[in-house]
Amino acid sequence: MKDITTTQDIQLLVNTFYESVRESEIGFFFEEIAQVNWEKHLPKMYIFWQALLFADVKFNGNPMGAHFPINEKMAMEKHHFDTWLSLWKSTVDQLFSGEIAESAKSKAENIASLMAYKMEMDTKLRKL
Ligand code: HEM
Repeated sequence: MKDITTTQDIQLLVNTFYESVRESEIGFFFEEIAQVNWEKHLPKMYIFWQALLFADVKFNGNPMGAHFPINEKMAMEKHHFDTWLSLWKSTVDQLFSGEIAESAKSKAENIASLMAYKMEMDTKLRKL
């Protein structure tokens, strides 16, 4: 199996991942809570992952900030992030193997864990 080396690889990875996300128990965050426009969201995610894995483009979005409005409508809890991460890891493993594939999993794990913490704090502070 090959490693993640091209922008096409990233597109395949991201498309496959969100196909399973949409069908999973966290799909409603995208479909109902945020009512995501997939034609806009997917290309944004290609750039995000390309910036993280190849460092040859800049991501101009706001990866953490984008999640606070969603968290306000429906708390994003640790178990949601566990589902997100396990889908991400299994999608990577299903399609690729190598150093960059490993990095895709560990970077996602770090961000997911920080994001889960920030969302939990946000929920707690709003309840005060
Ligand atoms: C339970 C876990 C998660 C859920 C339910 C979730 C859901 C969402 C939703 C609904 C959006 C907004 C889409 C839109 O309206 O365009 C979004 C944006 C985004 N998410 Fe997540 N997300 C999760 C975890 C993560 C993680 C772990 C990462 C990074 C590794 C991530 C990266 C991003 C990025 C980069 C954006 C775009 C930010 C921008 O607009 O600048 N998400 N997410």
